[in-house]
Amino acid sequence: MSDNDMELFFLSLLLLLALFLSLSLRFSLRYFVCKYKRTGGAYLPPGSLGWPVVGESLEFLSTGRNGTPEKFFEDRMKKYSPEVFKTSLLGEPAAVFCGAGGNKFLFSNENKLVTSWWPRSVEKIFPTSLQTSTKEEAVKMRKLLPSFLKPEALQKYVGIMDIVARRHLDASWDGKEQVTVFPLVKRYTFSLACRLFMSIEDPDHVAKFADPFHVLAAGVMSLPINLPGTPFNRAIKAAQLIRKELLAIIRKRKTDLAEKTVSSTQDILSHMLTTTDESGKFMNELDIADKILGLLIGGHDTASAAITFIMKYLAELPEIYNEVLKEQTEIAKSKASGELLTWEDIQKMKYSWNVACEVMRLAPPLQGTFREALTDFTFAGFSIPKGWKLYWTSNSTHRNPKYFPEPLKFDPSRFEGNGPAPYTFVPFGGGPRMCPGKEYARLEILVFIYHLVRRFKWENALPDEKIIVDPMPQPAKGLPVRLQPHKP
Ligand code: HEM
Repeated sequence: MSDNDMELFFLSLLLLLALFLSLSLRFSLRYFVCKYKRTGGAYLPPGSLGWPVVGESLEFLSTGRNGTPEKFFEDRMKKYSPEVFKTSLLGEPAAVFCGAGGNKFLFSNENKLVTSWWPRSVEKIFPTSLQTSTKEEAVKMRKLLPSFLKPEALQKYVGIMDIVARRHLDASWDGKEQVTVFPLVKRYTFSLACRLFMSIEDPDHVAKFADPFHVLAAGVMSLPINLPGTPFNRAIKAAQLIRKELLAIIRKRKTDLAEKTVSSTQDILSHMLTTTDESGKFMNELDIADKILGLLIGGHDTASAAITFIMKYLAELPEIYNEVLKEQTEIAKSKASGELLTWEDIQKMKYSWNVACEVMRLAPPLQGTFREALTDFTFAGFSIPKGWKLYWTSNSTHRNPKYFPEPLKFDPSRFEGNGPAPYTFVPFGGGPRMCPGKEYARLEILVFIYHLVRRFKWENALPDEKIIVDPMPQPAKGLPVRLQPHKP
């Protein structure tokens, strides 16, 4: 090694040491403040902030990757407090609100004591979109969404969903002995979203979008390390690619609208382009591209995770499968051959929806989301400082025997009558920020089940397949199943 090399080596070492010390000092100061700060005579919630910089993110992510995301929360609820504990996740000190009381508190104090917050990884990937982090943005988005996603608007989409589901099953499932469920179902929900959000039907065009979406989904909740090859870095690049493609579609649609070759109500894209806010301003193209991007992400990965786990449980529980089949066969019998499903048919699918809910209780597609404290306040006797990140999670209630006796037992009857106690079953969140796509998701799931169970029974090809939650739950090998078509 030459002298110059040696000098460079020691200089780099010194720099690294300085960087480590400054990060540790910063973290230690924050740790000290977080541990001992008191507001209004109350102590901060009990808990641990974990390691410098990474906090407890690695435990949080690894319990998910081992398929047991609830363990991270259950362990800490037992050790510290069943109501709230502090931790440090994805680079931020955070308080995790637990139980029905914690959910109720966060959901009913939106824009009073708390507001929505997304990790830096999400903010970087979606500069203005789905997270709708400011009050104004949220209002803007929410004004547009209901007109597209409200039950009256959705009624006219049931027939389209039916056609898309049939075509998908004809093309990718019929005649196959074995299929891998998760990627196929993603294709169904994604094609449906492309059709209903942007009227895109051409399979090649849909496929052009699909690949970067998988990369994007994989990096959304990763550590925000923007270095070549990291999931975060790949997700940023994928989002840029999709945004470029969306901008091209938006510009083409603007021309079509101006030439009156398409209707202003045919899908959400036309709706966004022709709707103004209270001050009469149209949304700009980039904003629309990011909004559509957010909808496509929110609208297809979650529902495909739900359908995949419905198929997993139905394969394992033949008596539940038989009940679902019975309900769907009754509905089919009341219709002429080939007649499309209607809104009224969907309302009859009560048992099937209870099954879907029980699946989402045990395998919630989204584990929870963050809020930020707008001001100092106390919860359950503990002090929460302004600016702290707050996390609610379905993992603190969905498998809690206090709310769901024998929590591991698959029992769709939990959803009969009034169903679970308020704020205990929260796969779609709650309060003003509750998922606006809940009804859309219910339709796309039920339409798919209707066609699926009437065509096939199936068995899991890998009965002990590992489950990974990263950030959505998914079977490690995508759930290969052997199809057994019903006899005609
Ligand atoms: C089974 C399927 C789905 C599940 C489990 C689900 C779950 C959730 C959850 C937990 C949230 C966060 C709520 C909160 O922070 O309190 C959310 C937000 C959101 N979801 Fe869904 N979702 C699903 C399907 C959909 C669909 C189909 C769409 C679009 C058509 C959609 C669009 C959105 C949007 C735009 C937001 C952000 C709302 C905001 O920031 O105010 N979701 N979803």
